[in-house]
Order: sequence, then C-alpha cells, then structure tokens
Amino acid sequence: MPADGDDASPITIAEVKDIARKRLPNNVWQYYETGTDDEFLVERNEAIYKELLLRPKFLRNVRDVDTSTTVFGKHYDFPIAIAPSAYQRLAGHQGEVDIARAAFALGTNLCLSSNATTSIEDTANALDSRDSKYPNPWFQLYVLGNRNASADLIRRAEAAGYEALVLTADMPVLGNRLHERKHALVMPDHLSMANYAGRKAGAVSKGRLLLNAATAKEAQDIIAEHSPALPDTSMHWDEVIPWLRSQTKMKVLVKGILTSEDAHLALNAGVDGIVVSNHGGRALDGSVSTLEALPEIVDAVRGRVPVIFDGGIRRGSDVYKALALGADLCLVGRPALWGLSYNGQKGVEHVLHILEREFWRTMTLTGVVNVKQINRTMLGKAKIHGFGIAKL
Ligand SMILES: Cc1cc2nc3c(=O)[nH]c(=O)nc-3n(C[C@H](O)[C@H](O)[C@H](O)COP(=O)(O)O)c2cc1C
Ligand SMILES: CCCCCCC(=O)C(=O)O
Repeated sequence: MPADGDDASPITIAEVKDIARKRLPNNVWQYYETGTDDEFLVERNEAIYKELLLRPKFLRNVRDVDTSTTVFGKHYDFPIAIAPSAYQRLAGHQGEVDIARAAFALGTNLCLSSNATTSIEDTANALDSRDSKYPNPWFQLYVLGNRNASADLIRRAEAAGYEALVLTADMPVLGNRLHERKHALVMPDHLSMANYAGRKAGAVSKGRLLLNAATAKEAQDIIAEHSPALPDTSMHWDEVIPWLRSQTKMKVLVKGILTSEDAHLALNAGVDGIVVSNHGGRALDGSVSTLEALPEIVDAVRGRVPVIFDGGIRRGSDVYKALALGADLCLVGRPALWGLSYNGQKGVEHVLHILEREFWRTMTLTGVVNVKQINRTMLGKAKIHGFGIAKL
C-alpha cells in the first residue's frame, strides 16, 4: 500500500497547481497553462471525467492490490508516466533532469520533448541505471522542414539509449494561443533549445513569429522563410512512418490521434503504439476531449498495439477511468510542471505519489486487485436509469 504523505504538504494536484501559480513568472505560467481560442478544450479535457461514474464492487479480497502494468514488455510500478513538454527549465530547478529522475525514482517513465532545455544526452546521463525490467526514456519528435536536423535527433536519441520515438502529429502549426500572444514567452539568456545547438526560441522560430502573423499571407511567408526550423507541414502517413522506420530501430509511436480513421491509418502504416492526445488543448480548440475520443480508438486498435493516453488527468480516478475505457498507460503533462515548480525533483515525485495513491485507493474501493480487472463494466454514465446509473 503506498503510504499517505505528510498532510502539511499539498495533498491534491490542485494544491500543487496553486503553489505553482504563485511561484512561476506570469509569462511562464501562461505558457504552461494556456490553451487555444476560448480554451474550451482545456476545460473539457478535465471536466469530462466527471461524466463517468464508478461502479464499485465489494467483498472481493482487496488486501493485495497491484497497480503495476507492462508496456512494450517493460514494467511500470503504476500506469502513469510523464508526457513530453517543452522548456522545462523555465519552471526553475533542473527542469528535464528533475522530471526524468522523479519518473525513474517512482518506477515509471518519461518522454523527453524535442524542444527540451536539457539535451537528449544530458537528460539520459543524469539518470542512474536501473533494473532492465524497467523502460528507458522515450523521445518525442517534431519532424522539421529540415529532415536532416530531425534525422540527427533520432540518431542521437537512439545512441543515448532512448527506447521509443514519439512522433507528434497534431501540431503542424502552433494553435492560436491568445495568452501567449499577450504574454510572449521569452527564453531567458541562460536557457536555450538544448537539442538544437543553442537555438533561442519560444514557440519554435523566434518565439512570437508565427503567433504574431497578422494575416494568413504573412503566416505563409514566415513559414516559407523559416520552414527548415519549423515542423514539416508536408508530412503524410504514406511517407513519414516509413521514413522514421528507415532512420531507427526504436519503437515508433504517433501522438495526437483523436479518431478511429487516424488510428486505422497509423496501424496500416505500422506504428508500434498510439498516443491519444489533443496536446492538452493547446492545438485545436473545439476538437474532441481525449476521454471522449478514447473508446473509438481502442475499438479500432483491438489490442494490436498499446494505446497511450493523455489530457486533463488530475486525479488517480481519472487514470482509472481512462484504463477502464481501454488505455494501457496514462501520461500527465502540466501536473509534472507544477510539481517541478513546487519543489524540483521532490515536487515531481510528490505529484506522482499523489496520483499513485489515489489510483491505488480507487482500485481498492472498486474491488479490483490488478489493472487487467479495470474494464468498462466498472463505469457508468451520469444519468439516472431506472434505480441505478446507466451502464456504458
Ligand atoms: C507547457 C507544455 C508544453 C508542451 N510541449 C510539448 C512538446 O514539446 N511536444 C509534445 O508532443 N507535446 C507537448 N505538450 C503536450 C503534452 O505532451 C500533453 O499532450 C499534454 O500536456 C497533456 O495534457 P495535460 O497537460 O492536461 O496533462 C506540451 C504541453 C504543455 C502543457
Ligand atoms: C509548432 C510547434 C511548437 C512546439 C512548441 C512546444 C509545444 O509543443 C507546446 O505545446 O508548447
């Protein structure tokens, strides 16, 4: 049983978030927090969990509850890992190094962003070796107009021992982040995009460049001028997965899948895994929340590859609900950044502990003793149906 923490410390993710809000400089807070347009999706990603109710079962001998899971044959002490997020040193402390060490210390894993403020090699070298039953870190890739630059990152990640390559598909251009346009993210002098030989940038090219384009024509001109350093907008299923395969032996996952159509295309292209994600509501406002998208993708995939899931997870019960709908592993983005701001590596560990404990407690209180027992029969809809809640 994971021990409860000291109650003088924050005891929920919401409390850690409140501390981060007070500590982070406003433009960093806005950058981390921001969604796009009306931020409908940031809100919906979180709110949607409340639409699903748990159907607890009792007297099932819950003395030994095992929260662990296996993905790509590797062991996770609980099914929560850390999503890729850019520029983690903006939260202070040691950024990516603290997040990676926390994930390893808790028996889980992380995915490093292409746009990290600590390089691929420095992040890997900061980690102690651990039992080979546990995974190595994953690396998230933005494929740039300059494919040679991307090929170089892939080669470096593989050489540094990363286990999987996660292609982010959902942001060929930056979403319309209104807060960021008002509070431009400016990288302090001591930080840079460490994987790109010290390039300074907020949102890729000169920070505000794309965000500040006044017209579509201006945006096109900027893309044309800076395309080697921006995500490659010409990427297509037919070529990009085969190209990645030709570059690496690492597992290849695609991140940002929201429909069964794209899940089928991803499977046909031969990916090793799918990440259901809407980029934390930072790409296209008004699109579907990830929990709503999950069942159709799980049904399309039919267990052929792992389905990884992120978006709006703030409670261990949220993780439980995503697993019940068929996710194999959940990722958290912002909560890790809040933990980092709260107390560096220890703060990220604290966040993971909270989620692990809540997840374990939800398993125990619903009468399941391992993650395989968490399935759709454990959920109901928030709608009165006869005398009970409607089953899914
Ligand atoms: C500040 C920030 C930066 C992010 N940077 C990246 C990135 O570099 N690459 C990527 O694929 N996703 C990025 N994401 C999206 C996350 O990987 C993840 O999909 C999202 O944060 C999950 O939602 P959550 O924050 O509600 O947990 C970023 C998210 C945030 C909040
Ligand atoms: C157009 C790609 C910019 C990526 C910036 C990092 C990121 O993913 C984010 O959400 O912010």
